[in-house]
Amino acid sequence: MIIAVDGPSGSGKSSTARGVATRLGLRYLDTGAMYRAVTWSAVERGLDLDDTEAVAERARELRLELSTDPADQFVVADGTDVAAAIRAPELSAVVSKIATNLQVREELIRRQRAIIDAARPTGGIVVEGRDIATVVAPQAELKVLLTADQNARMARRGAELAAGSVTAEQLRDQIVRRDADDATVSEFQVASDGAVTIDSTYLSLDEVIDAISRLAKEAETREVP
Ligand SMILES: Nc1ncnc2c1ncn2[C@@H]1O[C@H](COP(=O)(O)OP(=O)(O)OP(=O)(O)O)[C@@H](O)[C@H]1O
Ligand SMILES: Nc1ccn([C@H]2C[C@H](O)[C@@H](COP(=O)(O)O)O2)c(=O)n1
Repeated sequence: MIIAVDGPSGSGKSSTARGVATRLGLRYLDTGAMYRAVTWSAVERGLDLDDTEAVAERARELRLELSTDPADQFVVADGTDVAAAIRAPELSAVVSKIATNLQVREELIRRQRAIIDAARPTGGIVVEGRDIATVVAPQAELKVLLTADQNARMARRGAELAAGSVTAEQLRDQIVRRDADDATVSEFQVASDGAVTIDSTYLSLDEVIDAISRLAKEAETREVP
């Protein structure tokens, strides 16, 4: 089974997808971490992030090891553990430049599909991002568009980051400006054909995991005659 979870920034995709994968014994893929790892590498090499060719070349050359075990997540880029570095606010501020580079997308989508194929024999995978249901895995048995209103998403991100480490302006940039930029290359603001929308504004994380797990069981029953 492939479960696709798409949605805007801070809607809870990573926490929910990881929780569902743990609950159902599936693998878990955080595709945003891949865009972040390419960004980290481009910055580390001092590349001009607007130089689309140079950044795309970096994406193609990058050795990226990404765990799909929901209980043991790691991201290793060219031998360096970048799990913490890719979450830094300075990196979040520029990641959309890389995520809107169409050549980078082509390379990462190719890698994401290979990871999904490799997970098939293990029972399946929960994949989260912006374009999973529409581009990466339109064949997914369950497609979820996870939303939450903008204020809730900003409050969640603010609570997650160390108190006082980001200004209100940086928080808005991480959520509102980033979504606007990312939406120029992916459709994650309205549900694609066959996708179920879950608005998590007033739901706890456990309630969202319960809802998606229930939908997955129903989808599985439909698949097996
Ligand atoms: N239903 C929920 N209720 C309250 N808090 C939540 C809920 N779901 C997730 N959170 C919290 O909101 C924050 C953002 O969640 P998460 O990182 O999973 O979002 P995301 O959609 O993956 O964000 P991004 O796309 O920016 O990486 C986390 O601190 C998480 O614990
Ligand atoms: N399938 C995806 C996954 C992520 N992105 C973009 C969106 C963000 O700007 C960046 C990092 O994602 P996050 O870790 O915040 O979920 O990558 C995308 O375009 N497509």
